[in-house]
Amino acid sequence: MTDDVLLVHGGTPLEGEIRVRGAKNLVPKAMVAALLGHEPSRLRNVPDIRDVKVVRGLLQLHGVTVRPGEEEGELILDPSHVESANVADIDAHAGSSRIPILFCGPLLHRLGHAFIPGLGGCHIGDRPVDFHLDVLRQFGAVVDKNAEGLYLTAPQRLRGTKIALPYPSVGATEQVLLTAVLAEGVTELTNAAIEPEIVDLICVLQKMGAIISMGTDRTILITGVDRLGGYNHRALPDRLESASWACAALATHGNIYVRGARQLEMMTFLNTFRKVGGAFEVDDNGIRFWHPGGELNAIALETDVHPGFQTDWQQPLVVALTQATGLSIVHETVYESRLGFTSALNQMGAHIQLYRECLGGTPCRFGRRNFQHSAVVSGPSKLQGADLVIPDLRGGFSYLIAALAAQGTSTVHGIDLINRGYENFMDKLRALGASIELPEPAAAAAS
Ligand SMILES: CC(=O)N[C@H]1[C@@H](OP(=O)(O)OP(=O)(O)OC[C@H]2O[C@@H](n3ccc(=O)[nH]c3=O)[C@H](O)[C@@H]2O)O[C@H](CO)[C@@H](O)[C@@H]1O
Ligand SMILES: C=C(OP(=O)(O)O)C(=O)O
Repeated sequence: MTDDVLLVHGGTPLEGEIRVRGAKNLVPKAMVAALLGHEPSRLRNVPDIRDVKVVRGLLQLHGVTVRPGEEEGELILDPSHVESANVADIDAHAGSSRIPILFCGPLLHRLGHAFIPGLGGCHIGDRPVDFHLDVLRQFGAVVDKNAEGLYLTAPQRLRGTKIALPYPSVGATEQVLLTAVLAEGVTELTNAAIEPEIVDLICVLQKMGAIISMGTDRTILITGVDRLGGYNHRALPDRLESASWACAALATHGNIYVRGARQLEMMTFLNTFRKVGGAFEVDDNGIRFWHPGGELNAIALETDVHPGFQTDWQQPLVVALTQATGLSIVHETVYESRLGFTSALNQMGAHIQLYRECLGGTPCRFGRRNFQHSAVVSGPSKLQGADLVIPDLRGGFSYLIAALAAQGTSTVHGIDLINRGYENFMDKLRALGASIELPEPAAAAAS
């Protein structure tokens, strides 16, 4: 499909300013939370990305009115008339994102039943939903699975329970929060994920009237209430997009001011960025990232749950590591198949070798299980333009970075996938001086 292709002429440092808005991993979930309330909610700093459109569509199918507010990037969500949606209409959203699984608890509370289509999201591992379903059963839901999706019912009001997650899953933690807030009695969740987007979701729910306390050592206690109102919330900034632009600055020898980026949620990334040799400066409105000249340093890196190094930062950083001097080691411990994107980087001239062993200090769930989840990156490498097919969201943005850092022209296929999580990425690239063009037929269609 020509209209899904971008030509990238590499070799120019990215320089200038771009803005990031609300986090992809919070905004759609805050939109789902609005379904729990009996009053309208107001969500600000909403980015124009596909995951937001998907959730908007699903909410509207369930009778929630969603309209723009007065501010740019503001949505007003009114759940006064929640209703059952036609299964065929919901099914049209199958495969679009992972967020639909989070409709379970809110729909069970509002309607007593829920139909959830097949999930999408990045193909970076098996990504089962067993924790989600176990949790929902513990609350008292009845779950039926078939080829079309999941059908859930709540014969009685869902009841609070004690839940210990086998792994601090972000989605399963959110599932518990969105279900427990209106369940009868108390829910105690141990081994919870505590990513900043989860804390922001807790803030949203607290504004609606929920009672949630975060204990030490990954424990969250939720006291169910009978009714929730609306919220007025400004979404936290996207730390994943911010880090992607930081890596783009480093890999292209550039200098990018990311307006909206915030230090607090990026501390772990910033430490790593500095160890690699990147420079940054934080001010009240954003963070400037740049390559200070000289050589970049090889590092040993392990992805982990928060406050560790976020897995979604890994792929863009690996591109920057191809430009570092020496051997870097990357151990991916969150997703078993998140290093497959490196084979295309090797075609461009990078030297990245994958291993099945846990090359980091900590043995992870994927060791001795035949997953190539560790990488040794040997640099610096001169990258050359190539024909690239985007495999997943962060892998896709990483290919753009590699193509921009390379000599010559790359043809990047499947760029539409990037719209799932990066707002107006082509306009931003152009604003930073990137030389990109849509091939002829697509350029004509876009004008
Ligand atoms: C929309 C969104 O917020 N996506 C983020 C979310 O994904 P998501 O919520 O899907 O990720 P999880 O934290 O749930 O997944 C972490 C690990 O737990 C496993 N697991 C998860 C659930 C389950 O029922 N069974 C199971 O085995 C997964 O396969 C994976 O190995 O957190 C990830 C980890 O920070 C990020 O990379 C994603 O960007
Ligand atoms: C893995 C990601 O997202 P999702 O869970 O939506 O697939 C991501 O944002 O990198």
